[in-house]
Amino acid sequence: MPEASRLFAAKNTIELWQQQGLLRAIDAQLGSLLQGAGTLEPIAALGALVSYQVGRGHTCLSLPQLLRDPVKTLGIDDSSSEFETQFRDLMPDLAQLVAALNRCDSVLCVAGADAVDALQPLVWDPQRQLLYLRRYWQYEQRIATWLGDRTAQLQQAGPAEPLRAVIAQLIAPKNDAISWQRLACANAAKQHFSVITGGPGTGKTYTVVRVLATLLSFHEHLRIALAAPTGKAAARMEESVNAALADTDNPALLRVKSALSRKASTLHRLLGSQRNSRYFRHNSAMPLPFDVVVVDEASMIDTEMFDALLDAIGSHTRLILLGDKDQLAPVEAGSILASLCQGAKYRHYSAAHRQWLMAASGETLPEPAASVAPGLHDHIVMLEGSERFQGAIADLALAVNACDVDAANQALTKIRLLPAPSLAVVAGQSMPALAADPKASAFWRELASGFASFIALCNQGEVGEEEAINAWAARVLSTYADYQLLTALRSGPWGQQQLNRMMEQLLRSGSASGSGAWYHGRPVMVTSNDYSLNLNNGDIGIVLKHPSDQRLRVVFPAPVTEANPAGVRWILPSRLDAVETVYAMTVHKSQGSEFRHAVMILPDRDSPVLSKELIYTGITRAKQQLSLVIPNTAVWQTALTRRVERLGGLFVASEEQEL
Ligand SMILES: Nc1ncnc2c1ncn2[C@@H]1O[C@H](COP(=O)(O)OP(=O)(O)OP(=O)(O)O)[C@@H](O)[C@H]1O
Repeated sequence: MPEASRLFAAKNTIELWQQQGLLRAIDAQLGSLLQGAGTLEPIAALGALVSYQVGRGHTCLSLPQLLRDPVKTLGIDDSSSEFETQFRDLMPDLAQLVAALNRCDSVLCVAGADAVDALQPLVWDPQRQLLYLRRYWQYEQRIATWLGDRTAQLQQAGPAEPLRAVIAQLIAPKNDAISWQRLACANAAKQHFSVITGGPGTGKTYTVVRVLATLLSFHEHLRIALAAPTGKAAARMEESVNAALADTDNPALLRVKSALSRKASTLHRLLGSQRNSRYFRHNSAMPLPFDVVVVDEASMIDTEMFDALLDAIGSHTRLILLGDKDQLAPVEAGSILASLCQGAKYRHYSAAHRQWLMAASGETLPEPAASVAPGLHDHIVMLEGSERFQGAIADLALAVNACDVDAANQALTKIRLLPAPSLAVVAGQSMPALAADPKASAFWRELASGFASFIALCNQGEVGEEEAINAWAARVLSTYADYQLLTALRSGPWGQQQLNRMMEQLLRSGSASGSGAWYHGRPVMVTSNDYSLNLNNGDIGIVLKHPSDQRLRVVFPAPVTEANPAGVRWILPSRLDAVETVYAMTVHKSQGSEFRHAVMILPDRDSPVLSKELIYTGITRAKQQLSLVIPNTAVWQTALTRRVERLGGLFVASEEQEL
């Protein structure tokens, strides 16, 4: 086909890709809209593909990468080889595409942070050869501008010496090692934007509480907000902060205790979400009324939410992010924490900042191999050395994080591995099949046995006053959190749905009461936000026969107050539209939670979602005990070497950071 007419060929490719199940309806719709507005088919198809990539977590599409290897870039199943042919038939070469993008009315070509108010649906960044949906390009521009402003402010910090005395009272030095906690404390006290990253138990909460104590030594009064991306993560943040301040007689920490007048909230609630709108009540026109905003579990913040958060942080407010950069990226597009922290392990700070940090913390930082310019890396401190995890779980987490298959296999020898039965046995879906096969029966019963104390407590019930009933319900909720099955996938024989079905068949018979979907002892997870009931996606409740009238109600955790010392609330099942049974949950859903004993179950076949981030997140949900079900060791090994890579235009690591 002559090159010029190639641009006009393959009129129905977008529909074809939708029919083939590659594009989602929303991607194809954008492509069709672009085409309807007179956009050339290849550009309209690129629009559909950028939208598709956003659905996969990327904020943009690299054109050279796409043209070099479309199948890999789009993560398409190798078996559908037709796609590559269709793609190559449709797309001209890079130079022609770039020329067409430059001429297209639906595409804004930008060289930098100009034209944030653009109206074109697509944005082309010719320098980095990235194509964006306008919305995501605008988010990234605003985020980069906000962070750039904060980095410029870094130079204006006050003297270090007064801080040094305060920090020395709050965090003990480490024997023969650098106290990264002291450095993180100095860093966050110095500036208006900081990040404290580290694995589970490395002391992020311990440190941030001391950052607040340090700030309160210099400011008589501080308005402080604590928040996290989900309700569960906010509840856990609240618990950890309370634990970090419990039983203290340190006057600086006592000041923090009295300054924390608000409960930790979700980011949505903090920013003021509005019904049927993606915009929040707090924004640059009405910034959050706080001096310090601390956000935990920052690995779950996507690009859109980060933009909304920064927009609501006024120039006098300090923002401190806490999180584990190695955890799974958020469900929506972007991987803010991982991108912010990409050079964090090198601890390369610019010369003046390094000197200041050493003076304020009393610690000695290693000399960098080359001089480093001031930048985002000056805002970030990575903690290390878990204060909670020791032994096998810590060794395994470390090996998985490093994608070190040998070390991970070595650490596995110290972890409890549940023998996985054959697939045929696992796929059996009914109790008769289960009863007929002793091997299957043993496997499922072993998994179900972890719920024994929970079921026993549910069935024990409680007679008496409301206070005693509520205290029992609170014990049921906390006992539930002792044991959790985690799956990598949602469907399939080793997926969450199958496991829930099997657990339900086994455990429901043990507490036979109630009918239909609702029954005594059923753990449920809320699957979408319900503002009228004040329930968030991911909240977990337990269906119980209320001892006062034997009616089924669902008990959820609630803030502990004088009027509600047990911290529970009861909701009628009929008021809950979106819930699912949750003996097992996906690792994605488990982010922000921890369980005394976690059992992670991998599938027997490879899937693109199996990555070292997923495995790391799953195993670090276990507080004390971890069990693993690995039906196929090849799947385990492949997953360990697969990293989640998300393309975005923000904070691309500079060469010198990687030194
Ligand atoms: N410097 C320290 N000295 C004594 N105890 C510490 C120190 N740092 C942390 N700890 C203790 O280690 C435990 C874990 O700390 P913390 O909860 O702050 O970790 P985290 O990084 O916030 O964990 P997670 O990621 O699970 O939220 C806590 O019991 C805390 O009191």
